[in-house]
Amino acid sequence: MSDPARHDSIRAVHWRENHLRLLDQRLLPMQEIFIDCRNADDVARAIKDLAVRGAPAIGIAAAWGVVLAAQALRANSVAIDATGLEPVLVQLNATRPTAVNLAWALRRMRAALVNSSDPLSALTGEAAAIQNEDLAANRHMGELGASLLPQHCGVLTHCNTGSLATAGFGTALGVIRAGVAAGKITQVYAGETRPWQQGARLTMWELVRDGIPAKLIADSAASHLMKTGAVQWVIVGADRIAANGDTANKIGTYQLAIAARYHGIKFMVVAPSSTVDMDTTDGDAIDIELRDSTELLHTAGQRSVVEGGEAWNPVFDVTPAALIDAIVTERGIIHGPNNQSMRAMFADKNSADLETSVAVAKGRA
Ligand SMILES: CSC[C@H]1O[C@H](OP(=O)(O)O)[C@H](O)[C@@H]1O
Repeated sequence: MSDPARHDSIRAVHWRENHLRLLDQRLLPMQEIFIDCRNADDVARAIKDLAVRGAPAIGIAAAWGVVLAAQALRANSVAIDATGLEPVLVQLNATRPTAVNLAWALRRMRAALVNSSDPLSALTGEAAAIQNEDLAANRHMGELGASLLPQHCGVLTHCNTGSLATAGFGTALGVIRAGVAAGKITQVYAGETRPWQQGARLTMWELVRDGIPAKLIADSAASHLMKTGAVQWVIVGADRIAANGDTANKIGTYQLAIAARYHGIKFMVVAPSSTVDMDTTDGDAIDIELRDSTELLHTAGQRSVVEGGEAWNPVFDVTPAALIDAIVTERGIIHGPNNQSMRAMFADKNSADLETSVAVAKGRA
């Protein structure tokens, strides 16, 4: 067995005192280029354009975007308060609708302002705490999730849930790192994850860098792979887990869950508690991001569909709780998620500040 922390070298989000350095995930794996965000507009653009992506990572980036906005207020001798920062909170929250980690992080940043004698320090400390807590949660979830795996198992994962999508180590990919280190996982299969290719471009890059045996499969090969008996667990991340355990994740997750249940394969969702949204009753209430159809009509930057051809490009779907065998968060494992088991573990998680939630939600209006 090896130390899972050994597989923990990649960091996509770097705070640099007066700017935020991001590994530009649009260019991986062929180019490892960083972009520097020097204001909240730069951060908002990076999130919207997927230079940084992944539910926890966009929450962390947005938190540092608020710090950059506060630094700008300080430089212009403007008071750093909720009123001054509200436009930035709304702007950052409007960048992507599905991952609740974004609104959760912005709510925490606004709450950090309350009764603070040094708001800039409070905001900087809160953003750092959000990032550090995520890394610790991922390492703990890695161990929890790996404890569910049998010896010598094959696993299938979807999209990218690794160090690139988080503060480091990863959620579902963190369980895979820990499972490999524990000698339990003998083969990883990664779905390419069309149209943005997070699996092909990002997950394969992370796994190969870590020396973890991984095979890329076409999204359409998943059911056929399951039929061969090579996979015992499907392990995925999440962007929003509703109060009844319904889970929004990258498009294609729902059909993996259906196929897994048909083939008697276990289905695990791995996400920090910042992804749990007890204010959303069930999966039907989750806002599914529709992205530009050009992402589907083009391949590697070249149009691959006849002119005049149109596309529908939802980039998330919802897996019903009934198809999920285990939800792993840093608080523990929920076997067979439902309203009752979710409430037992997350009763405290609701909009801490309704006014903030309304204000931050306005960003989607
Ligand atoms: C731990 S990342 C969670 C989630 O985010 C990804 O979406 P995107 O690449 O569009 O930001 C994907 O759904 C991952 O499972």
